[in-house]
Amino acid sequence: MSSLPAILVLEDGRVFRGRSFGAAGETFGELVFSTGMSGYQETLTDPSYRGQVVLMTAPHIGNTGWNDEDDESGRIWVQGLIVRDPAPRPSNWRSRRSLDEELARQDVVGISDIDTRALTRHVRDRGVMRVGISTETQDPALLLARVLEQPTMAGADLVGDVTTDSHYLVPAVGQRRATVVAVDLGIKSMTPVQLAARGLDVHVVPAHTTFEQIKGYAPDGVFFSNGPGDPASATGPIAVLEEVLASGLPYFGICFGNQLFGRALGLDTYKLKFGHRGINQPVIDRTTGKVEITAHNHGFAVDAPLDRATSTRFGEVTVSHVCLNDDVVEGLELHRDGRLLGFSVQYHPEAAAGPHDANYLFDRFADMLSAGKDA
Ligand SMILES: NC(=O)CC[C@H](N)C(=O)O
Repeated sequence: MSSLPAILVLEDGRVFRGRSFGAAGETFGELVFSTGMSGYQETLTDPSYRGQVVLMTAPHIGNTGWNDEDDESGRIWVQGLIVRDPAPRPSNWRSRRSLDEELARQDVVGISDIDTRALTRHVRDRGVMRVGISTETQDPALLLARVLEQPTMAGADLVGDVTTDSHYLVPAVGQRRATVVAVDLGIKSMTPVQLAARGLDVHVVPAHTTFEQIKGYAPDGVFFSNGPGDPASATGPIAVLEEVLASGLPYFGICFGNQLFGRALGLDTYKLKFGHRGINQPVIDRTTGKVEITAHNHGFAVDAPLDRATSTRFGEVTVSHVCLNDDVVEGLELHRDGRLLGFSVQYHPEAAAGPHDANYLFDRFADMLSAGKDA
C-alpha cells in the first residue's frame, strides 16, 4: 500500500492530513458521507455519485476486496474516497484484488488515515461542501484555492456524463407480462434486472430520448431511474416526463426519478443539509403504516405538504412515504380519476448492499402495467 502523504482541504478551510490510498494525484468534488457498514463496491460504482467524494463512516473499509459481480455499473463513478483504516489484506472467496488496487487501476484518488468521525461531524454541523484531496501539494492554501474554483452540486447537470449511449433491451424473464421503457439517468445494473424478473421487457434508453421515441417501443409504462446532480437542472427529462403523465401511461421512478416526478408535477426540490446515504434508513409507508428499512443515496428532496393532497394539472399528488429520521418526503403517488397513475420513491428498492423491504414496489409496478393491458 502506498505511503505517500496526502492532504484533504474543505471549502471552509478545514484541513485533514492522511495517506494516499488508491491512485496518487489530485481530485475535487462535493464531500458526502455514507453510513453503510457494507457495500463500498456498490457505492463506488453507483452513477448517482458522479461529482462527489465519498467518505465511508465505517472505520474499516476494503475487508472483502473487489469482486467481479457486485458493480452497479461499468466503472467507479465517485471523484474520490475517504477512509479511516483500509484493510491491508482482503479476505473473501469472491475477491479478485484489493480495493486499493482497484482504485489505482481506475485512477481514483483516495485518502486514508483520516479521522472520519471528526470529518463527518463537521459536515453534519456545517452541511455538505466542496473538498480537494491531493498528493501533489502539501500546501493547504494552494489546494483550497483550487477547491474554490470547482462547480457546486447545486445547479449541476450531470446526467449526460452517465447515461447509456444507445438503447438496449433487458428481456422479460419467463412469460412476458408487459413492456416498459426505462429512461437511464444513471441507472444501476440491478434495476432493469429487477423489472425483467417480473415479466417485463425493459427497453433502457438514453436520457435525451424524446417522448415520440419512447412511444416507438409501444410501452405499457415508463420508468425513470436514479441519477447524479441537481434535479432542477434536468429540464429535458422533466419535459418528457410531463408528456408521459399527460398521455396517461403508468409511471414509476426511483430517487432522481422521484425528484423529477415531483418537478414534473409542479412541486419544488431543494438541497438537504447533508443528505441521506446509508442502508438502514427507516421509512414509513403512510398507506399501510408499515416501516421499511431502506437504502438511501440522495442530497436533494421533494418539497411537498405531508398533511394533504396537492392538486396538479395531472391529478392529485400525495406523499406516500416519509423518512422517520427527519420527515423528508420519500415517496409520491399520483391519482387521476380515482386511479393510480404513477408513483415513485426517493430511496432504493433495488438496494445492494441493503435490505430488501421495499422490493414489493417492483411487483406493484409490474401488476399496474399488466392490469393496464387487461383493461
Ligand atoms: N441516487 C439518486 O438518484 C440521487 C438523486 C440526486 N442526484 C440527489 O442527490 O438527491
